[in-house]
Amino acid sequence: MVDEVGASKDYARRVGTLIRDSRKNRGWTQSQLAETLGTSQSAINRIEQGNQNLSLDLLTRISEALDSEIVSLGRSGPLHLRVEGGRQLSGVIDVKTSKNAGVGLLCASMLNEGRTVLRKVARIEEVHRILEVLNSIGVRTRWLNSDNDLEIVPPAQLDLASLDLDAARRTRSIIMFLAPLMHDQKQFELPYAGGCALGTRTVEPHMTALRPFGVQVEAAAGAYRVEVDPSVRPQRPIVLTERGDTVTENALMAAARSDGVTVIRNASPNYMVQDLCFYLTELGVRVDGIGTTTLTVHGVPHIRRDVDYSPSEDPIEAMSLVTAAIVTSSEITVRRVPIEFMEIELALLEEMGLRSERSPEYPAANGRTRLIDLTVYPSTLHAPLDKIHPMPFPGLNIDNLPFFALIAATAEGSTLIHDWVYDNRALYLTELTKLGAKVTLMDPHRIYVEGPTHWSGTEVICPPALRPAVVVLLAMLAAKGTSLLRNVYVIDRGYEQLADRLNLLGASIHTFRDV
Ligand SMILES: CC(=O)N[C@H]1[C@@H](OP(=O)(O)OP(=O)(O)OC[C@H]2O[C@@H](n3ccc(=O)[nH]c3=O)[C@H](O)[C@@H]2O)O[C@H](CO)[C@@H](O)[C@@H]1O
Ligand SMILES: C=C(OP(=O)(O)O)C(=O)O
Repeated sequence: MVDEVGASKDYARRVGTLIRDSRKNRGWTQSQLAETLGTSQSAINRIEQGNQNLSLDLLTRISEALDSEIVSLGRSGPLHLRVEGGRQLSGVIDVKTSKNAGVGLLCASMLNEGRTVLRKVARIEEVHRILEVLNSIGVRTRWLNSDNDLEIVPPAQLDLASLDLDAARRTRSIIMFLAPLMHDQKQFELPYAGGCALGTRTVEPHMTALRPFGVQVEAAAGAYRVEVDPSVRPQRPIVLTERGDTVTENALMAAARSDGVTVIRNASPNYMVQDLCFYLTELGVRVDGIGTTTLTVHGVPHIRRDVDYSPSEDPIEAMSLVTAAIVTSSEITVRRVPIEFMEIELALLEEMGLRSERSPEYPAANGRTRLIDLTVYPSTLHAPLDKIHPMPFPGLNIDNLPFFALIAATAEGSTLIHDWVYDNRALYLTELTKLGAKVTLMDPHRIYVEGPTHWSGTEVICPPALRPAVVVLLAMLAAKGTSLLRNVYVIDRGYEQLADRLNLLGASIHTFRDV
């Protein structure tokens, strides 16, 4: 442990020197760099002296501001977190825009020959990977300011031969390139989708949805080989075989540029799909039935518009922050909660005994999504009477289920959690036993959690799935003593500066890296 602390300090000093040197090379003062980053001169001074823990996100932003190679340090080895747990948190925290709308909209921006500006995009690894892929094929993207507004301008002709395969393979979202690309390419290849290791996630529903648009996909060694017959268009409503989110997005993006009216049935009405529908509306594509399971899309074969869209807040991040409050018995106000997508979660939490208060609703920047501020009070929770299971929206969100394992571990009594969706995700939740929870795996899809838990700090390697990894981190906040969470790329895939933001509420989380 002492070695790790020493190594972390040494690392911070070395990075600080690199930052100072590249700032001077640019001829900037500390104040100029501070202004670009929206921080203070004294913070830059501390960073350059090696007296400040740097999050990967801040390091990336400094690298971008200085246009220097410091960012390559971000790839030099896995990043870890050291958590001093057992502290109560307090204060106010804002929910950021969602990962899933962010990546979906980045893919959708390829439908538009004009310039798209997306406001307040979450600066997370998943978004960075998609940006790398977009840049590699010639799409120009630019962060406009420290508010994370992002400009996207596609080229006249995409250069698919240069597609960044490494970046593409690290995301699941690459599957959403299928529909935008099919409009202008008769033949192309995409690598197999990656993302969280959640067991088999079939892509067959995507093929079924796109076949009526003349898309044929053949799985070849490590890649999907796609052929498009542009003369084919749907003769009847597209019926999705699964109410999946990204499959609905692919069907929408296929219909958006297909001449005529397309009806999509068994569509997911989930938050990222709604954001996509609102964006398509801005592009001049009329979509009827937004928020329902039947979408009627009035396609526009060529789109060339300069548009500005603000994706809405992330219900999964909202749930994560509410869970942070619950597990640490803290009073926290979580602002900008997209209530339509958290209603069932909150109803269940109330049933379990959670005390909370809601502000009146107000609109998100997109003018459509309804937000509230939610204050969570320390509460004594008890297990729910029935099992907890997710459903496609409107149901308890599949990505919010893992947080209920942690909440159940703080509650009195036993809770059965049934994750019918993913083959591996329930298994990863048994990692909580390392911190003192009583979690029993009944079968690959069901766990029994017995609470309350006397948490104790320890060392855990991040499970290779975003939400279970965050659940372990949040348990570490509750556990007295020092915990180490290793290899947190998977968390940075979906959360922007999570550790720094929790620290602002009083948590003690430090980032370090093996050097
Ligand atoms: C980028 C993005 O937006 N990712 C989200 C999206 O992934 P994505 O849309 O890729 O999710 P999948 O299509 O893989 O669906 C998730 C799993 O649910 C199963 N399934 C889904 C719907 C259904 O009606 N029946 C069924 O069995 C699928 O077979 C799969 O195993 O949706 C998932 C489920 O909400 C979320 O976890 C992901 O965060
Ligand atoms: C499963 C998730 O994401 P992805 O679809 O990006 O793997 C998630 O967000 O929890």
